[in-house]
Amino acid sequence: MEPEQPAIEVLDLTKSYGPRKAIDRISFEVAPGQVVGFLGPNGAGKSTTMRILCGIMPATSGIVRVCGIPVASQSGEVKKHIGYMPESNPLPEDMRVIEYLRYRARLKEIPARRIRDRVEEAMEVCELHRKPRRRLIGTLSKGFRQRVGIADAILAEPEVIVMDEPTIGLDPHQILSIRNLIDSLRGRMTVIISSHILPEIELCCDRVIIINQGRVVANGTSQSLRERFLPMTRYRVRTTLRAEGMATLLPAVSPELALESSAQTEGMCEYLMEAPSHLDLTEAFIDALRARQARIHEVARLQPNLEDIFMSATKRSWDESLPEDKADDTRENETDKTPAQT
Ligand SMILES: Nc1ncnc2c1ncn2[C@@H]1O[C@H](COP(=O)(O)OP(=O)(O)OP(=O)(O)O)[C@@H](O)[C@H]1O
Repeated sequence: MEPEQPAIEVLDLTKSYGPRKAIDRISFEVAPGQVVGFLGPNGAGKSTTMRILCGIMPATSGIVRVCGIPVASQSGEVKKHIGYMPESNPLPEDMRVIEYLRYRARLKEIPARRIRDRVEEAMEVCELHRKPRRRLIGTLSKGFRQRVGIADAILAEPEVIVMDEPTIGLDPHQILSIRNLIDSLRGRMTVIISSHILPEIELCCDRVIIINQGRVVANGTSQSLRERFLPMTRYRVRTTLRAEGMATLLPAVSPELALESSAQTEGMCEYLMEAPSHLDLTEAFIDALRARQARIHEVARLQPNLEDIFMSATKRSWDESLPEDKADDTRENETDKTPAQT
């Protein structure tokens, strides 16, 4: 692969199931070594896109290349460059972890002399190399089964790993350890992960792609999406300064600041404010409050998180709406919200 070549290229990809378009002319690229979150509400088309990427399902139209190899004409070759962890990953209950991974290594045509080392390495990365190695898969917790799925995906050292909901159904400890595992792949492999657990995606992904109703509605870093979708910054200030004093202080901090709400409790006032930019006004607040000899209990800049961005990006595409034949089942209950446009 040439250095500048994207690890994944998707151009005008469309997939129809009968008359319904599950994905509709989506395009995006992923650079080598990036960890990208692939987000969208239920039925948005994430699994469909991932299956096409991995050569498991044909597209209706459009181009997909993995490491420069066209998936449509060379799906067998693409499978050598990609490790896929499907959303529901059926594992044989009655095989031991090590047996299963060796079996998978043979299926992946890893040369016989390398199988032992590759299985050991994959188990080590996924922390299966101690006790779990000899355990029957049927006796493992869900978190460890997910690890077996990830170990399988990285076994043949593919350039690209595709994980469909790797943390679904896991408890917070298991989620953290899967996040650390994904972190350890950064830079070594290109990783694309779909998830509904947005704080996790924000913590472990370099970039996010959000799809809704089969279309890409956002693509960028959390910061760039924040600026695009939520170009406001909110502040929470807790101080002894009363409302009248705050009304005259705000224009001094920034003429664009708007007071959203205020509450008073036992000598303490709490204010929520919004400014239409990402400028950091924290210092200006502190200076202005000090100049008025007010006691400061808190000046917090409240950055929107990925969940806020997701809600805004997917709401926007609801509002823009799609022709009725592209609407998802869930739209049927939403008809009073937005009329469909053509
Ligand atoms: N085999 C299929 N036959 C018909 N329609 C399908 C098929 N697979 C998926 N769909 C439909 O395509 C759309 C996209 O489904 P897909 O599973 O790709 O979404 P998703 O974003 O992965 O959803 P989830 O988060 O719920 O897993 C949905 O409307 C779904 O009902």
